[in-house]
Amino acid sequence: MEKLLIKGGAKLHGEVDISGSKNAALPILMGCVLAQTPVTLSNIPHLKDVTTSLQLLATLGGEIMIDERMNITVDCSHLRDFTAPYALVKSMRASILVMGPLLARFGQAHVALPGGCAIGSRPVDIHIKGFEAMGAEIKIEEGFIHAQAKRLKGADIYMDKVTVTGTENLLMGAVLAEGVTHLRNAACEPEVTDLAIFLTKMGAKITGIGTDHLVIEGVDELNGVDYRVIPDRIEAGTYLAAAAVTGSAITVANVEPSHLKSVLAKFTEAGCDVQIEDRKIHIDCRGRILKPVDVETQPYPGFPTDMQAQFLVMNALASGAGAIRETIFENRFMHVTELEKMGAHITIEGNLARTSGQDTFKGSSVHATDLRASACLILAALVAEGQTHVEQIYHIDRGYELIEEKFHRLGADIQRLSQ
Ligand SMILES: CC(=O)N[C@H]1[C@@H](OP(=O)(O)OP(=O)(O)OC[C@H]2O[C@@H](n3ccc(=O)[nH]c3=O)[C@H](O)[C@@H]2O)O[C@H](CO)[C@@H](O)[C@@H]1O
Ligand SMILES: C=C(OP(=O)(O)O)C(=O)O
Repeated sequence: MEKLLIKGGAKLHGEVDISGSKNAALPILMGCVLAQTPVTLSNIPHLKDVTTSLQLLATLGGEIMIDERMNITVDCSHLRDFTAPYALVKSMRASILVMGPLLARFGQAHVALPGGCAIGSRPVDIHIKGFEAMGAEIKIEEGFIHAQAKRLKGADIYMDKVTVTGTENLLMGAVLAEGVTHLRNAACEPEVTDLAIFLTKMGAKITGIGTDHLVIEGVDELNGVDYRVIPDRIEAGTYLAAAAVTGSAITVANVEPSHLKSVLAKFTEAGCDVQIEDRKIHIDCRGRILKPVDVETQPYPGFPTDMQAQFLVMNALASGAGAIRETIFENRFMHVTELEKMGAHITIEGNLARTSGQDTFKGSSVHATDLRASACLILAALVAEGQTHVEQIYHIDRGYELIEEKFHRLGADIQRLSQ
């Protein structure tokens, strides 16, 4: 098993290139199942979750080609299998996103039930209810969701909760359905919008893109296109937070600043100087003591839950008391115990994490419990006195491309060790 060894105390400087978005790339890769002809994707990040998605597409009979510039061509013209096995679904919950495309194009999908995972129970009831409303017959047997429909039918669907992958799955079902589908209370995350734009380029008819009411007029077929996925706003936010905690000035490049409005507002409130220049964000936190911020995670355009752990580290170091409320996932404070091992003082009251500020971190041996938890431990390690070993880093490889290389180039003392 690999781990990261980080020696704290270095200031960061320079520019870091942001990779393509994991959460946009995964649904778009699954969306390739909808196309009769090959799709070529660029700006796909090199991540464990992308490898898992490609494995899943290959299991279904998709042909995958990767060129020297890392463009990925996915040819799903001859799929022969409609089952997403547990081995793949368990390592990546986003595998559930193959359900909509398979059901829409081939009239059947058999997807292993994604289990409960570290950050919450994460049910898929809204996905299932939505497909049922579109006429699918769904049975859950021996750990699998078996879905069948001669052809999905347009329906008026109100989703009880704002769900990102739920919206994406139903959207991909609706694009080939007979008639018109309304998806109400839809997620508006930039990754949902990116998927909708991709589907539109393939021939789908979607209006209301970027809003919470998507209207989809089903078409008979979709065809391959070339498509570039959006930059990863959470990766960008994580590097900005690294500059904030280390009191550094860096630039994150190849980003879409408009996707980070709620996050940038909080960096400014924390006392960081943030400047936007086209597709770059400059952050300067040199000589500044962070101010505590109160944060409540919300669906987009609110503050993202995927940035909560990183801001908790910022608040722990800040000049006074701060509070972060997690409203999306019921168990997303697993990093708190690990941060406490490093010297943080955090009080959890239900879904609220209170910090008193002015904590100092000491190097320790800590375990990454989920993807963003790993990111926050790296941030804490960058400012800790001494050495930190971050174990179980397979979580981080699911979502951060070349993390140690990128931090190393920014001046951090970080290396990957094989045990
Ligand atoms: C691959 C991907 O894009 N992952 C992102 C996606 O996860 P994911 O799409 O899994 O998260 P959802 O938006 O679906 O979850 C939001 C809330 O709705 C609940 N829910 C969801 C579906 C359902 O059928 N029933 C139900 O109750 C969930 O348990 C959670 O409490 O959005 C999350 C919230 O922005 C992000 O943290 C994840 O990084
Ligand atoms: C929770 C996350 O991802 P996933 O939904 O793939 O588990 C995340 O990206 O922080």
